[in-house]
Amino acid sequence: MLDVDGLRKTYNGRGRDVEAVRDLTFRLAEGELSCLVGPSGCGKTTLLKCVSGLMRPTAGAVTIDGRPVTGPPPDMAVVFQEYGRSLFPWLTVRGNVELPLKEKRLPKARRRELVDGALEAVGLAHAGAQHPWELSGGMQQRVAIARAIAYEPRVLLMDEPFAAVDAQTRADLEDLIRGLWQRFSMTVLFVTHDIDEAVYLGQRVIVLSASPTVVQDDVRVDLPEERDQLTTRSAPRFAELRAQVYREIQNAKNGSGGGGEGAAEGGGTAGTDASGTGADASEADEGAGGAGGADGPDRAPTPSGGLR
Ligand SMILES: Nc1ncnc2c1ncn2[C@@H]1O[C@H](COP(=O)(O)OP(=O)(O)OP(=O)(O)O)[C@@H](O)[C@H]1O
Repeated sequence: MLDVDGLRKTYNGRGRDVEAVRDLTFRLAEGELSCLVGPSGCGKTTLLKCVSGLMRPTAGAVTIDGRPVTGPPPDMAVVFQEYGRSLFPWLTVRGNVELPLKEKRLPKARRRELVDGALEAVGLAHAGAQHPWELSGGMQQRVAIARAIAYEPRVLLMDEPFAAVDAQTRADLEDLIRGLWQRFSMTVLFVTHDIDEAVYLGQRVIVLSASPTVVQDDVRVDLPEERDQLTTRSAPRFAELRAQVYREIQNAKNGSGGGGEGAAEGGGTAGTDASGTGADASEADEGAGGAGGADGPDRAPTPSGGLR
């Protein structure tokens, strides 16, 4: 469904080139939920910008269902970390969720149906008339998720969507995402700094090397598909998988060679933060849509997280 082939991105700055992504190749099957982790600054956001068609890669290609991505694909939605900057404060919750559907030129009755369905799916059926600033952070991120779901994407990209919410809310949102993924059969690429989150959510964890980036490891998460926060996280296999991912990230930071694509087995020390810095991926950008810098994106997202 999503094919990243030999992707390379070098930023051409003032008198200085930064090779952010050296050579990335991976594939997501239709309906797969994959998490992407890697050391801070390894190029996760750069990769997402290329995958979402917001930025042209220097070399290589991204295809969705066989179609090359040359601009924001119509069947893709993105959820960013900073819900505060991606929701319009002057629109109600309904207005925010409906906006990309208007841009899609859907008839009013269909828009209403999709907005109702999406708000119900994220547990905000009661909050349609409120404004984002009247809601908690977790609720605002639910609105952003509802907006993405209402758009009926085949591919959903999420760039550290839960980094700014508290631990309890984060756990609820993780379960929400797994539920929505199962219900709507989307292909999901979920970027996170949090190793536990990656293992808990994903069917697979793709570990990126330090910049210039390649795939360090590709770990199949062979945990049962029915997951819950208590049972899954206390399973011995969960501990093994998080240790394996942690070790690969340490290898990535130290520059020792990874396994490339293909999962390996293992156990060992565990950790939770891929960055080791608490750094925030979106800080590398200058806006929720990803912007600016020496080599800014070639296209803008819709204000919605739906991309056009
Ligand atoms: N617009 C830009 N111009 C020049 N260099 C850039 C630009 N954007 C990112 N970079 C560089 O590219 C590399 C990868 O950055 P990117 O933001 O993609 O990493 P990241 O993995 O998302 O970071 P983090 O984990 O800290 O959020 C870094 O070295 C960064 O400094």
